Amino acid sequence: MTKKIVHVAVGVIYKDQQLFICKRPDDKHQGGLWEFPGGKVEQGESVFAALQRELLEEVNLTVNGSDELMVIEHDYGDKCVRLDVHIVDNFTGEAHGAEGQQGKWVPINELDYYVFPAANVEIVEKIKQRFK
Ligand SMILES: Nc1nc2c([nH]c(=O)n2[C@@H]2O[C@H](COP(=O)(O)OP(=O)(O)OP(=O)(O)O)[C@@H](O)[C@H]2O)c(=O)[nH]1
Ligand SMILES: [Mg+2]
Repeated sequence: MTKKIVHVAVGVIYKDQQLFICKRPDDKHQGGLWEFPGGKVEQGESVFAALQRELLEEVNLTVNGSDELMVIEHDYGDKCVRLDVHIVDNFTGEAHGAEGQQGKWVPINELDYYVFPAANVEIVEKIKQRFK
């Protein structure tokens, strides 16, 4: 049987050489690690619509536009994900952890101090290339 792949829209929220990251709740998959806000793409929903919905729910930002950065497929063993990663630099609102989670702006050159899920290693590398 082929494994089900969970499709996820991920937003790399960018402003002035900083990114807004959040801490995943302990009881969730990959809990306690830092993440780029986002969530599952629903049936029949576009990636951009999912990104808008998730970023409004999670960090209270209105996304006006985004740029595709990369797509990553990763098998965690307990779960397979396809991360559709977008750079979000066109948004309105003040980012904060709107679901009670910790959230903060981090300079790109300090990203290495934060532990992300394994699938994110490639994202962090690509961001460093793009914004150096
Ligand atoms: N949001 C987000 N999810 C990530 C990242 N990296 C990564 O492997 N994931 C994985 O993507 C999957 C889906 O993300 P999610 O838990 O945010 O989904 P969601 O917001 O719809 O939450 P839900 O579980 O309450 O429905 C999780 O298995 C998570 O571990 C990341 O940087 N951001
Ligand atoms: Mg989420």
